[in-house]
Amino acid sequence: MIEAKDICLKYPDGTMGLQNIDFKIETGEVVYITGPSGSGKTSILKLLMGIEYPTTGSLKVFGQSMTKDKVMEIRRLRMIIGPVFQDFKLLKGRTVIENIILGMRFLGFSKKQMKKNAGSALIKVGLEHKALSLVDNLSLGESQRIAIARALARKPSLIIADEPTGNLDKENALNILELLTLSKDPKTTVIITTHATHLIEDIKEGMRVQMDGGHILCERIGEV
Ligand SMILES: Nc1ncnc2c1ncn2[C@@H]1O[C@H](COP(=O)(O)OP(=O)(O)OP(=O)(O)O)[C@@H](O)[C@H]1O
Repeated sequence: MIEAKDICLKYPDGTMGLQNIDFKIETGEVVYITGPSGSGKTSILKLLMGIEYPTTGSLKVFGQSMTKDKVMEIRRLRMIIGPVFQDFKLLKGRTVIENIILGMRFLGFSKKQMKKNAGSALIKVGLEHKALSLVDNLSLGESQRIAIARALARKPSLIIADEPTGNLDKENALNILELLTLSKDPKTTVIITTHATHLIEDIKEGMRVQMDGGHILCERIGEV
């Protein structure tokens, strides 16, 4: 469902963000991308979201070729992606439930469906009791769980989480990884970047992707 063939990404200043990248990600798979700062993790996510395009090589996401001339198609593709940002991007001064519902605008859900999805996503992340709290008063771990609930409520085909464990202690970080992998729909593919290789040493299944200097090494663990 996501296939990269010999991709290179050269930024306008000449920096090679990615070099000769090949990978294939199946529907429902969980992919952990690790690697040092500057190794190319975010560059891969940018390509998957159509924020950057491969300079050479080809990338297909759900059958959609990710090329510059497909702007409208890629805009539509973004509607089935649930992003989770390291800095949460929650709207201050609004309640938890409002933030989740705002994340579902323009996706074609009825009001009733939005409320239903928001409620079940909150239950999944264990924060249904915070529905009416202002996001301003949440702890870091809670904010991250709400950011995940917002992504889950969209019923995305692909969740892209950029450093979702970045600001958290080990216990909270492991909880977040567990949430992203266990509370998802079986058909939802999840791609997570993390600096914290120790967090994913013991994973039982999924794909571990090691980035280094724009190069990639993939290792599949367990069955797809
Ligand atoms: N817009 C840009 N213009 C020029 N170079 C860039 C741009 N964005 C990223 N780079 C470079 O591309 C390389 C890969 O960057 P990328 O952001 O993908 O790394 P990363 O692994 O996500 O790093 P970090 O963990 O620090 O976020 C780095 O050398 C970076 O400096």
